[in-house]
Amino acid sequence: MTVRARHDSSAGHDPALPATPTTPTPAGAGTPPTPPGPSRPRVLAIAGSDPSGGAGIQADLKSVAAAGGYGMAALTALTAQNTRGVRSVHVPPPGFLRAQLDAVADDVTIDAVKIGMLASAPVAEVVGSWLDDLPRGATTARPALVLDPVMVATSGDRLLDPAAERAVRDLLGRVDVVTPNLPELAVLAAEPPAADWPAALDQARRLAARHGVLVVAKGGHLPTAAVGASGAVDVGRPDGGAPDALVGPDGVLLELVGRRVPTTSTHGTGCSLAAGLATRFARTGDWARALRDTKEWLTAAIGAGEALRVGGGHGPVDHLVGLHPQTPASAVAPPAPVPVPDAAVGPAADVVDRWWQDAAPVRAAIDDLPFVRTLGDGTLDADAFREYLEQDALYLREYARCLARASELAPTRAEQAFWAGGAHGALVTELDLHTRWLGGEPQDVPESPTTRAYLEHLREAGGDYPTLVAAVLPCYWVYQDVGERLAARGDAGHPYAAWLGTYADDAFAEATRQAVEILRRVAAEADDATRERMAAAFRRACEHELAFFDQTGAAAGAGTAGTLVG
Ligand SMILES: Nc1ncnc2c1ncn2[C@@H]1O[C@H](COP(=O)(O)OP(=O)(O)O)[C@@H](O)[C@H]1O
Ligand SMILES: Cc1ncc(COP(=O)(O)O)c(N)n1
Repeated sequence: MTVRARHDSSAGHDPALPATPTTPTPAGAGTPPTPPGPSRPRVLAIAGSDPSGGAGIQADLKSVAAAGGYGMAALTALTAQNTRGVRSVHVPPPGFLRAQLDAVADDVTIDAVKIGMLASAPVAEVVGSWLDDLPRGATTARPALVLDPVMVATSGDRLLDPAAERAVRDLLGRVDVVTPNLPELAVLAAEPPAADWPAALDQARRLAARHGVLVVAKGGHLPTAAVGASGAVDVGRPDGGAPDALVGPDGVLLELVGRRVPTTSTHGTGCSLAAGLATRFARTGDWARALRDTKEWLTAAIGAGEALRVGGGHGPVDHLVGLHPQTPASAVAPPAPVPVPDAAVGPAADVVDRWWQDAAPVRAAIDDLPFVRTLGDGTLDADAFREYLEQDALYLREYARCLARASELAPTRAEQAFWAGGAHGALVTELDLHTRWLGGEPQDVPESPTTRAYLEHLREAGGDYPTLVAAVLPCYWVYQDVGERLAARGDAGHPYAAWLGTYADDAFAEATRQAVEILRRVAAEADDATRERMAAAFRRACEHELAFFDQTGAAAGAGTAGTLVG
């Protein structure tokens, strides 16, 4: 269906927190960037090269792309490294870095800058003076600036000359946000390393106050016992959590519990977080929201890292997680061992991929609908658009009940919470449709026969959990699939640009990924008869998606979907 503003997912999200606050830009950083920014921010990474592709500039570019930005890169240093360690580092003359930076800035409007490995004091100084020279003034928004103060690689190798630590500290007053891991936080604060998470938050606050900067404190390096001892994270979690926090001069602005993924695929996580944060901030103008969304994406990317099968040390994360959901696990070479019940291994595990592939003609037909084509090219009739939104609001209200029913039937607490979050997200989105797009309270619009038929299908499926999960899934999956292509069309000047921008929602992409994972688990554990019922419910719901997109005046005369749903 239509935009899902916030299907909350449990990963990286503290349900105890209030709604995302709009965080201020710190005082020490000059003219604040004008929020909200462009839908495809132009983001410059100033960092070192990692030829194995997991960290440095390579990670930054993938991370920027995954967050929907246009990535650019100025190289500070070349490393010879892989997932096991850094073999050597070559630092080109700092003047050449300045030439790269000037070449970009002279031509391109830069919406955000992410600074990573600086290697030496002269390199850090060049970056500092270039930042000082950036135009700023009442009419010139300067880019958002994020500094990842890279000092030591995940492998333990030094990436910053110790004599350069001071030069990196000198940059703190010039940027908006700094993202140190715990050892880096201690070096920047010129204090001993924090023993636990509360001490780290205190140290981050002192650093923020001293330099007028926002600090993202990262708990990736916390030993599990120290996490548990803090009381600030969910000590009941078997995984111990991977907390991060956004800290300002007056204290913690946002704390994210985070799920700790049991993996060695953490090469480049710091680079990826900072680049994703800069990109998402450039789009939304909200640091807290940008951090929350980046963390959700990164947790998923870390979880998918091992399946890439890159290297024998600390492997990379999968920055493009979710972009190729159709790729069967079996196509990525022998499947990596994963802790799932036996039933999920073998043909049963692939069954969901087959359902998705079987729905390919329906998905192609959706792309080809007059409504979707004209929405994409901007020629969609405004009345047809409104008609669609009205039906969508009616649909979402009832869809929320179906998700609540799935929550009621769910066999585990995690799945119960996931569907309850989905029900909440659907209602929030329904409200948003009225307040933002339909101009106020719901009018007395009747449910169309198409909407009614789809909802009846979902209600009928609500007799048992597996069938219901299969029936509600296409609303996530098909919408996410179509939405991704539509979001890419929404450049400035497009009459529906604001609407198309709503499709680029990382939180919804992550919720879809989790919903598909649940479907896989349920299908893998189902007996043959149940699995057949699931397949039929899934197929039918895909057809209803097609009919739903095709029901407005935009489709007049086209007569496509009605033939599929009877
Ligand atoms: N095993 C893990 N599971 C989930 N998130 C992790 C894990 N390891 C690191 N992270 C996250 O990756 C990001 C980078 O963390 P960290 O390892 O502390 O920094 P760095 O990569 O700069 O050393 C943080 O958001 C952190 O919470
Ligand atoms: C060129 C370069 N830059 C940064 C890192 C740090 O990586 P991590 O994000 O794992 O700390 C790295 N290993 N190489």
